[in-house]
Amino acid sequence: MISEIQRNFAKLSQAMGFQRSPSSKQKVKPISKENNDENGGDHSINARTTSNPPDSDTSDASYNSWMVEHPSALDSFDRMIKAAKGKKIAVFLDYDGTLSPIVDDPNRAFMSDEMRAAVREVAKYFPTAIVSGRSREKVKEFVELSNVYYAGSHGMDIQAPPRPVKACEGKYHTLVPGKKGNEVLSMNTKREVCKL
Ligand SMILES: O=P(O)(O)OC[C@H]1O[C@H](O[C@H]2O[C@H](CO)[C@@H](O)[C@H](O)[C@H]2O)[C@H](O)[C@@H](O)[C@@H]1O
Repeated sequence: MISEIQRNFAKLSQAMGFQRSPSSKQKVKPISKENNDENGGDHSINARTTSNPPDSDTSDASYNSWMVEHPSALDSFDRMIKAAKGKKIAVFLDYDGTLSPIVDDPNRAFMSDEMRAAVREVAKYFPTAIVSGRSREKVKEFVELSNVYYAGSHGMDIQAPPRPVKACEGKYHTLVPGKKGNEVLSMNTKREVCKL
């Protein structure tokens, strides 16, 4: 289950265009100890990008140094899971420049089908909200998903999905300790529990 979630987040990250093709990918220096102590002392995380990476024609050195400063949370997935234990996880996504590319005409800031599919998948597992400075209606028109929250006008106008996500195949859950000391996914809506 965890690896499925990890795969879906990886898809989302990939759809956001944050990863280079393997051929152009270079080794990135691990984050320094000083930069990483607050995250639990794992100093071997490879940095990747989170937003606005340099253009693909920028040199690898510049790209890599940008990546070191903007590590991807996906590279710390195990620590994220640890930190999320017993907590409800929610995903908040910006629209322009995150789910869609920045383009000259704001009416043509379309989201790719790949991105839409990745967000749909992530929203099966976590309450997912798209938060935008645009009007809620406009964002909804672009996103076209029924299983996410829409927060338009910088969060002043919020709409929940029409019906809760079904339990056990695509569900909202928290990580809780099981009776045998293992982690289980607790379904909030129907009190169902799925083993990890
Ligand atoms: O909060 P966001 O979802 O990131 O929205 C912020 C603004 O996004 C739009 O403007 C930006 O994207 C346009 C399309 O790529 C681009 O042409 C413009 O230069 C950017 O500023 C939107 O038009 C604004 O209303 C949002 O406030």
